Amino acid sequence: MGRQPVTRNTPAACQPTEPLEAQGIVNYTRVFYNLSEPRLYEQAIRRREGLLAQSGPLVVRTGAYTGRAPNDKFLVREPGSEDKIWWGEVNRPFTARDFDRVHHRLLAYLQGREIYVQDCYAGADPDYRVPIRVITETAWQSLFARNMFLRIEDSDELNSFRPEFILIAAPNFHANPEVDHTRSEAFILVHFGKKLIIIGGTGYGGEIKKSIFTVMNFALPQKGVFPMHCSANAGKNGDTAIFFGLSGTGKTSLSADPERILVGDDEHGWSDNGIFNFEGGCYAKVIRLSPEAEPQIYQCTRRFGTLLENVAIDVETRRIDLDDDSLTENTRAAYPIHFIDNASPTGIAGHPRNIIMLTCDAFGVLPPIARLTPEQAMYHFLSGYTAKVAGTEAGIVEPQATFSTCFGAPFMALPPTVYAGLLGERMKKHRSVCWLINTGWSGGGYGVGERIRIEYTRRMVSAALGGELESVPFEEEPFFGLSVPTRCPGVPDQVLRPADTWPDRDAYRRQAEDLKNRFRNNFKAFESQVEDALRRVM
Ligand SMILES: Nc1ncnc2c1ncn2[C@@H]1O[C@H](COP(=O)(O)OP(=O)(O)O)[C@@H](O)[C@H]1O
Ligand SMILES: C=C(OP(=O)(O)O)C(=O)O
Ligand SMILES: [Mn+2]
Repeated sequence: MGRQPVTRNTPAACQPTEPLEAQGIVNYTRVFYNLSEPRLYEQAIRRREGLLAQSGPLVVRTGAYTGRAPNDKFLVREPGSEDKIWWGEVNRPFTARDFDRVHHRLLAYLQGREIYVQDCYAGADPDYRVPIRVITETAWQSLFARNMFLRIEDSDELNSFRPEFILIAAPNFHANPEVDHTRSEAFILVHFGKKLIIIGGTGYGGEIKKSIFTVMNFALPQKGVFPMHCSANAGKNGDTAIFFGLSGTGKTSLSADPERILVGDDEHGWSDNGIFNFEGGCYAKVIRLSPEAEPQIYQCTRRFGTLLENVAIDVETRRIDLDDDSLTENTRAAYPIHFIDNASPTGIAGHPRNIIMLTCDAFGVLPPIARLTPEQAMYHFLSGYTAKVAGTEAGIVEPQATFSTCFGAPFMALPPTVYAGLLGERMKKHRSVCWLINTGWSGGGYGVGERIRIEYTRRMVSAALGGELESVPFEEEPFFGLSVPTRCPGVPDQVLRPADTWPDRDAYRRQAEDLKNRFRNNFKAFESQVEDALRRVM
């Protein structure tokens, strides 16, 4: 007789210690608790949620929404949090009554269904971590949560797990704006008092991770921790660098560096102990990913365990095509951070020696690297500038300036000055050096010039972090008062001075003045709240 297949049950990991009924989830057909990747694959394939690609990833479609829907996100106005929240255009209120209605309709919808649960943590520092339970209608979103948050491998720890924040996501449950008072069929509703997030009508994985980020941004400043929309890595001798930046500016790409230890690609906290990742995974853009320019991320797209969102796949050969943008430009890979071979096993690192602020300036104006004074750093942090390009449609050449305070307004639950205050204080205390790095266009801007080559940006980052720029003369650029190195090893001198890359210098000057005015207009909102030194920056 041949060898018997060995099957082992780990019953401890199959039933949540805290029953789902505690979350009002009742009459379900089955609950799948903390399933491993192979079992989630089996479930997703059985339920026809996705396809197994030739090289191992699971490929899914997120539905009508392939990116975040910031206008469909609301915070519940309730006594426990309302006087702390930064209400306005970003954080729009939802009544507690309306929340309860949508919540109950969602719980009713989930009856008779299979439910997937992942119990995990947000926050790598045990002093500040938040136990979260992610309850999903689909197996693939359970894989998303398992890949993105901090896993619990230890069965005793799982057995004693008590969730603090609950997130329920049901992409196929659509709101009805007339009854539910949502803006559309999609909704992301955050209730700080109930410690509950409900998401429906959209399957985009980014909503799950960014709403947990919102929770951290609300809770941590109240514990003296600075939550940041940034990636982070550390040198071999422990020097830490953080990279702030809005979507598409290069946080994920530039933090993956074979010479440095990856701490995290998107969300961190800065406490008195140093920095820590909020997550346990990465969520990389993979459109037209180049194996030469981004080898570490590229290899993650060919691996068992990786979840690919909206990537094109040939149903016959099961080959994926990273160049295909027919579903969206925003194709994504979600994978656990240990898929990057030099990732930190703890997600914890020291106080940042360098702070990099990334911007993707499509106007072709800002220098590719500049050293910032502490006041300039605060100014750029409060401004949160980047430019969006109008997608890939032919004929659209006009980029759009975006100012998103703290480099992440959609996720900042408290007033921006709270975060800016924490940055200023920590930057001063730890004497961090700040840099502005433009990963956008040169040579005349979007539609005329080309995007700064990623190998140049990497070289500039490593020159800044490695101290190579300390011996180089700097000159002041006339429009924004930025201090720009005149040389950077491995980068042509001309690249460092954007004006020199433009075919027409007058056109550069006009564009620079225009951008400067946009900065000034945007900063008016902060002028009454900041010190004189900041008001004089520009
Ligand atoms: N010079 C550059 N620096 C950084 N990224 C670049 C550069 N040129 C092109 N890119 C591309 O821009 C995108 C940056 O996205 P990503 O790193 O995911 O940003 P974020 O994590 O900040 O949202 C990637 O697709 C990357 O390949
Ligand atoms: C997940 C997101 O973050 P980023 O693009 O910064 O990686 C997002 O904006 O949807
Ligand atoms: Mn990213």
